[in-house]
Amino acid sequence: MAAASMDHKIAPSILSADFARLGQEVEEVIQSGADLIHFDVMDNHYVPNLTIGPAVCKSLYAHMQRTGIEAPIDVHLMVSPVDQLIEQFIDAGASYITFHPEASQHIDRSLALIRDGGCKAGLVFNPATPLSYLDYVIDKLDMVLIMSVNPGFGGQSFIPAMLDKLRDARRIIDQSGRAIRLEVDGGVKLDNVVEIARAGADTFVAGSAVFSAHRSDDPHGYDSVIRGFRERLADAG
Ligand SMILES: O=C(CO)[C@H](O)[C@H](O)COP(=O)(O)O
Ligand SMILES: [Fe+2]
Repeated sequence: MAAASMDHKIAPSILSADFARLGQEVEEVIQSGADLIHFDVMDNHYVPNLTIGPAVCKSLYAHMQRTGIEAPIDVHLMVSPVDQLIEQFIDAGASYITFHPEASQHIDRSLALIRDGGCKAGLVFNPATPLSYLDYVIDKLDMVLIMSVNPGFGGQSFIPAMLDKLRDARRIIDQSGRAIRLEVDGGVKLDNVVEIARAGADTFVAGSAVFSAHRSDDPHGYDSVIRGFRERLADAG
């Protein structure tokens, strides 16, 4: 089933960007038509990798303000515990903050912290995490993020069983009657985005698929790949 909204959004994951020129990378992907900046935070504890934190988010947000780049920063927390970092990312300019329910001792409280801080809140589901975590908090969500790889690294392959999980999540969201985005993260490429959209996703994180374009010979790398996503998503309906 296609997403009811048809309002597809593309969220390049800066995990695969060139961190030495992060501001420029973000500028280029947004100018090329991306909608959100997906910001992966890993702590070498909840996941076996270490990336970037609130200080980088704050600098990036300030750079975006200065240079007139308008795009929400979509912070994906792969950290445990979560609450202290939630507060820091609210202060650092995040628009969306999502976290893994297993990483929070008090899921409802963590969601309230995000929303009270003026950000949009989301829960992230690892491939084997049940959607039943949605049962009593769906009215507090702006986003559901389905991981289609195990979290921790970019460049992994999409796990096909996540298509059924996306269909289940789409059904739950539609039944809730709320405007909740259904984001998918991991292994999203030009050649699988149509079936992923048809399974119900409306927000597509793409790291290696987008940022590998700057290492290719194509001088319009980001334009080409983001246009490619848009064309395929238009076909998906
Ligand atoms: O959260 C993540 C990994 O934990 C990343 O957002 C994700 O892997 C994106 O990278 P790619 O599109 O290359 O799979
Ligand atoms: Fe992510």
